[in-house]
Amino acid sequence: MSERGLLIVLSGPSGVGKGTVRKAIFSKPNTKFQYSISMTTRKPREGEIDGVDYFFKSREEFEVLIKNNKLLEWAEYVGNYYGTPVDYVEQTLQDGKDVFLEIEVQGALQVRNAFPEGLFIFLAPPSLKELKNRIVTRGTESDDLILNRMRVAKEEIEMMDAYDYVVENDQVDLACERINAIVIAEHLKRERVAARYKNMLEVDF
Ligand SMILES: Nc1nc2c(ncn2[C@@H]2O[C@H](COP(=O)(O)OP(=O)(O)O)[C@@H](O)[C@H]2O)c(=O)[nH]1
Ligand SMILES: Nc1ncnc2c1ncn2[C@@H]1O[C@H](COP(=O)(O)OP(=O)(O)O)[C@@H](O)[C@H]1O
Repeated sequence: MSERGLLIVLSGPSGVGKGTVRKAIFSKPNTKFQYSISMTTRKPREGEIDGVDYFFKSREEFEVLIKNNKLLEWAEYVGNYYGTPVDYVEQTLQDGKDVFLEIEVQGALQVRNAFPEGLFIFLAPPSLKELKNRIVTRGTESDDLILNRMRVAKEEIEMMDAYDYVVENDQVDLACERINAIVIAEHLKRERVAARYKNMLEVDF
């Protein structure tokens, strides 16, 4: 039987570049992670495809998923529900493949409780000023909402201690390299620990 895969969770404040970094990681042909496509009640944006970018659901459908425990975690974010399908994550980990989640911080904390053995990576901005710049240049928010986002971002940044690693997203390519290096190192560490316990148990006493 193959080893269980690693659950990798990338999270961080709104506007830090989670979506951008995740897309850059998955655009590389040698990426071995399996991306877990989330469920959302947000309306599809132009060019987004159901079952590729998200599984788009009505609020009623999403609430049934919550009730039937079909979500590993879920959160309401800017008026819409977002959640991770538990069956896909469980099955893929059992098949020995690494699963990659890109989710906001409330959801990441829920996953931490359910999967303490997961690998939690916090994507951090080079500075709060640069974070504000990114939210402003993305151009999806009004001035009021930007202030609100910055307030939430400060609270979110305070939670970085709950993560295993903090990766600065100064440049997208560098952030991707750091994340890949962390995953490789984490696999080596876990294999070494597993081997040491196996040896210990095989010795007669
Ligand atoms: N908790 C949780 N957050 C998610 C999930 N999928 C996406 N998100 C987060 O939801 C937020 C909004 O995503 P989206 O509507 O695609 O807009 P974006 O701000 O352009 O990335 C982002 O912070 C995503 O990381 C999920 O399954 N669970
Ligand atoms: N390393 C970076 N340097 C400069 N701009 C970035 C970087 N990473 C992301 N951005 C930009 O910041 C904005 C927010 O990125 P996005 O991926 O939507 O963030 P999130 O998914 O965390 O909300 C986008 O306009 C994106 O192009």
